[in-house]
Amino acid sequence: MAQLTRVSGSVGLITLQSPPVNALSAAVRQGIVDTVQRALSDPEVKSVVVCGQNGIFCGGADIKEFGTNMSGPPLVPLIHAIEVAHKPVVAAIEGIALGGGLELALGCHYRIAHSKAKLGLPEVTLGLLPAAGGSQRLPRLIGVPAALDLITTGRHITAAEALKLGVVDQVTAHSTVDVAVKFALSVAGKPLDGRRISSLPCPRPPNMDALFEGVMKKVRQSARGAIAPIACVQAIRAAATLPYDQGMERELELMASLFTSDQARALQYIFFAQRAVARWSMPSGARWDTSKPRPVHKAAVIGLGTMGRGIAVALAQTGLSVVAVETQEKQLMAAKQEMSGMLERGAKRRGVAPAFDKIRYSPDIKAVADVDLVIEAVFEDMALKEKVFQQLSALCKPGTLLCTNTSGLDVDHLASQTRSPELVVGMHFFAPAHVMKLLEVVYGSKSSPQALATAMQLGKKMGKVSVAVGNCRGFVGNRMLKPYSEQAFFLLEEGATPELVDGALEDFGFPMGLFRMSDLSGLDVGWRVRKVDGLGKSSGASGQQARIRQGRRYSPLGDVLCEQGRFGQKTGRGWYQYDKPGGRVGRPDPWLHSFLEEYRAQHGLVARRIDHQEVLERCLYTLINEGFRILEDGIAAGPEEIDIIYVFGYGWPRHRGGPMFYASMVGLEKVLARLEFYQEAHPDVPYLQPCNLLKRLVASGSPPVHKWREVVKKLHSQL
Ligand SMILES: C[C@H](O)[C@H](C)C(=O)SCCNC(=O)CCNC(=O)[C@H](O)C(C)(C)COP(=O)([O-])OP(=O)([O-])OC[C@H]1O[C@@H](n2cnc3c(N)ncnc32)[C@H](O)[C@@H]1OP(=O)([O-])[O-]
Repeated sequence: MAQLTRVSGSVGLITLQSPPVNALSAAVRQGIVDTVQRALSDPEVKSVVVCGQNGIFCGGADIKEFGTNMSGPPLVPLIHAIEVAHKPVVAAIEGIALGGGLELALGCHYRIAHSKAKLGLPEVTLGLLPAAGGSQRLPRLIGVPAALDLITTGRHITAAEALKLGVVDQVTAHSTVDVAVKFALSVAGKPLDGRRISSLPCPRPPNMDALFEGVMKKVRQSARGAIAPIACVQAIRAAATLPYDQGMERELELMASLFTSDQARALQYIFFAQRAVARWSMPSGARWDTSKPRPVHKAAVIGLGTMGRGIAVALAQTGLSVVAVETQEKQLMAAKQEMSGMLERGAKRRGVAPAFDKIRYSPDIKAVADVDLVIEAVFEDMALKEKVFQQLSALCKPGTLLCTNTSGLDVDHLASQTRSPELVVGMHFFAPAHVMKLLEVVYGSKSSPQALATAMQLGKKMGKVSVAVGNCRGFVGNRMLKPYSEQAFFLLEEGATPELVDGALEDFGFPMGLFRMSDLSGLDVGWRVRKVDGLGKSSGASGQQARIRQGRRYSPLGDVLCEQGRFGQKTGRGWYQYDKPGGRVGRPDPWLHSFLEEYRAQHGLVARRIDHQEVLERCLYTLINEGFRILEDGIAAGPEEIDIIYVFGYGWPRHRGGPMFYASMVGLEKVLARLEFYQEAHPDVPYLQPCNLLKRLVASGSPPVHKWREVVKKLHSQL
């Protein structure tokens, strides 16, 4: 919908009307066509201003329409009609001008933006490219290098940067519509030739071929298999080398190759999944919109190790007062220094003053008596955490939320150490905590909806993608990682090498394969957890029995390496070899290959050829299978929670939509069949036992992923 009113005598004001972001749905597009025609044919109207209702210009094409039979007037001729108009058209940009919204503004003859507005062409983040002339007009307006940056990254820019780049003509801190109307009055009747961007020549940067080769190489590397960024470069190259009309044909052709692609579907699924997980619910029926969060004005962090430092900085950067507690004096001093640096660098990136004064450092836990929320981030040891929760329960004022940053220990057990278990939740951050977007918010069996609502709201305030999950060993992310890494170890036993396994996972799109990641985070971290679980001691014995623990197949490979002090990058030796301890670049290690051969010989194992497909099927399908168990257990309310956790916290390639979405793309029947195939080959590996929910979904015709949440809900209501 769009409305035309005449203001200031001779200005036609067209207002886009489709809350919440005035997306260019069929109805809005029709409204624009109608109002532009009326404004251009009304002799009283000398110039036109286009703006959006509710202080928002336009969020672009209506993404909800993509999966449907799209109707209504197409965007390209709509924008063309504005550009060729004989009356000046001014875009008054408030709030956001993104995607088709910015393309609409680029069709206008002038653009005036509010100082707080954000602009961009983020289509690439949805697996697409700017297909309403953006890839052809933007390079003509701001040059090829700047257009390449904005379109291949999809980043949002501020009005100030847009002015500097030449995307907008003026920035105002006042009412943008008023300023635009005044401006429209001033340009009425003026010539528009130079204002029609499509008729401008596209500036050809020096060494253009080299520039495009360089950018394409960089984009291919960072894309890790995503196709949209590459198509974006190709579209801009068309702008730089072809006349506008031919460039537009190329843009349309490239868009056609992306629009129905699995990757576009995956990325748009993630867009909506990210919004769906914000609408959380608990098995009790409590929901995001019925649970009122408690106000948090002052917070505290207990333990200033790597995680504690990042969490305290992320809290302070929201403007909250933070008490940072570390009982070890030396550690406290070191933390203070490092955190000041993190605050300084963060402030520089955001163009604000560093929040040094927001953090009060203390060696004494009593300093947290008056805070509203505490996040415990001490060493991952249950006995130590129990003691801290007992102290906090005695110290803190009534109503204080007690949160733990444990990455998998029992939240209910920690809650039982306090006098108010309903005020205890897990807030599982990911390293580095002031950078990583994901936050797993874990509610225990006694956690109140209000406690969960408060933690989720704080997560949003910290700029995190917060996902509410139930309490179980390893929560969602780490619980699913166990079968994934177990299979990787078994594949080494059966003939694979770390390079082969990592190669398959990195070709799939992970930034780092499992063994490279293990070397980065340190083999000793997993070893410590296995020892707590009574596993991590290699008996040195040989044969099958040596590889059975707690009645199931177990690979002591990692334990043996740790017993030899091979902890990864930190010791310069792990699954790969590094130049020196702390080295970052891992190279295949001949020692490890011969160690694997000796190990197989010692255990009577015969190496066989293993290909990438087997690596992916065994590592990813067991992870997915555990995802179905998590849905069955009600730990996650829907597949969206699992997929957002893996995309934002575990490096699952976004253009593959997350493990559960990927399973729906592969086909649940195939996932089930392959799991049954491998389970038959490895009956001593319970993680290969297909989950009943998976079987149930296949038996009911493998409904699409967006239907699973309802299936899970019905399943639990029957329990
Ligand atoms: C031809 C052309 O070349 C191509 C092909 C295109 O143009 S492709 C499209 C390009 N445009 C985009 O990529 C912009 C996508 N949107 C955003 O980045 C953000 O939304 C936002 C604009 C920065 C606001 O963020 P927010 O945090 O303040 O609120 P929100 O919760 O995110 O959003 C509020 C509500 O609006 C919904 N929404 C937002 N943008 C939408 C869009 N473009 N289409 C449909 N719905 C949209 C969103 O799902 C949510 O709904 P619900 O969950 O309440 O039911």
